[in-house]
Amino acid sequence: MSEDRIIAPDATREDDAVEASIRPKRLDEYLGQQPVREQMKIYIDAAKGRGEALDHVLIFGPPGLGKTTLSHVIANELGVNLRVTSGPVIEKAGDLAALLTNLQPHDVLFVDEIHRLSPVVEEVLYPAMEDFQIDIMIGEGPAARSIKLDLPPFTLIGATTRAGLLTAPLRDRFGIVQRLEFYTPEELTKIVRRSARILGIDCAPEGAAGIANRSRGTPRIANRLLRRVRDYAQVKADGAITREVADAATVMLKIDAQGFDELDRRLLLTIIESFDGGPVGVESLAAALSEERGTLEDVIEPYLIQQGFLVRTARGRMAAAKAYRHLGLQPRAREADLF
Ligand SMILES: Nc1ncnc2c1ncn2[C@@H]1O[C@H](COP(=O)(O)OP(=O)(O)OP(=O)(O)O)[C@@H](O)[C@H]1O
Ligand SMILES: [Mg+2]
Repeated sequence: MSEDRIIAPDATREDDAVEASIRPKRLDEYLGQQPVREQMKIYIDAAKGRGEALDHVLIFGPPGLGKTTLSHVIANELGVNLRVTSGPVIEKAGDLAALLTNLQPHDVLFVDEIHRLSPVVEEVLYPAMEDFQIDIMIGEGPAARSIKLDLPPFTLIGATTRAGLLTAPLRDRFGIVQRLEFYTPEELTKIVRRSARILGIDCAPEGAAGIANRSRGTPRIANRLLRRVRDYAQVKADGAITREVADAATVMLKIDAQGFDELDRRLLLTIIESFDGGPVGVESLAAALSEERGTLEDVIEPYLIQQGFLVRTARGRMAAAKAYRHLGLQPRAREADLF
C-alpha cells in the first residue's frame, strides 16, 4: 500500500506519530458510528462480490471524528491501494490528471478537504467520476488540443468538515454520502481503552470513562487526552490511570466536567456578556474572540450546538439556558422559557 503523508490542520506532529499504531485499520476496529459501519460493510461486500470499484464516497463531519481513518479502513477492506491528497494540494488540472492516470483498477483516491478544490480542477473531476474519463489539454496557444483519456474504474473518497461547503454538481456525483456524528461517552471509553491497550498504558475502566467524558465527542481529543493523563499519572501518581488521576489531570488541563476548554467557555461567555445572550452574527462573534470564522463554525460550534449549549438561529447565535447554568449564571427569563 502506498500513500502520501497528510497532515490535517488540527492534528499535531505528536498525533501523527502515534497515529500509525492506534488508527483502526479494519471495519470491526472502527468503533462507534454504527449506521455508517453497517452501511459501508454492505456496500463494500457488494462491490467486492460484483468485482467492481466501490461507488464514490463523501464523508463529512467535524475534525477528528474519523474521516481519514474511515477512508483507510475502506481501502483496506476493499484490498486496494489508497492514494492520499487534498483539495488545496491539487493546484492544476494536470496534477489531478497525473494522480488519476496512475491509479490501478479499483484503487481509492482520497481527497481530503475536497471543498477546497479549485473550480478548474473540479471540472476535470466530473467526467472522471462519472465516466472514468478525463479531457486534458496538450500544448499551448493555437497548437493546443484536447485529448480524451480513459481511466481505470476507481473510487473517489472525499472528506470535508461541512457538506454545505461543496458545490451541488460535485456533491451529486457521490453515490454514497456518510455523515459522522459525535461519539457517545461509552463509545469513546472503548476507543480510549483500545488505545491504552495498544500503547501499553495502565488505564482503569473508570479512568478511561473519565477521559472519554471530557473529549468533546471526538476520538482525536480522547487519544490526545489519554497521552496527557498518562504523563500526569507517571509523575504525580504510580503510573496507573484511575478515575481520580483522570479527574485531577483534566482539572490541570483546564478542561471542565462537560469537556469544554477555555475557548468553549470564552465563546459562551462572550455571547452572554458582550452580546447580551445573542443573537449575534458569526462574524461579530469571531471578531470578538479573535478567531477565524471557519474555526468557529467547523471546530468550536458543532459540539456546543449538539450538546444544546448554543443555538443557531436565522439572526445569529444565542446562548441557551444550559450555557448560563454551566457558567454559574442566571438565565434570563427569555432563555429559561425558550430553551
Ligand atoms: N471510529 C473510530 N474508532 C477508533 N478510533 C478512531 C475512530 N475514528 C477516529 N479514530 C481515531 O481518531 C484519530 C483522528 O481521526 P481522523 O484523523 O480520521 O479524523 P478526521 O475526521 O480525518 O479529522 P480531520 O478533519 O482533522 O482531518 C485517529 O488517529 C484515530 O486513531
Ligand atoms: Mg482527516
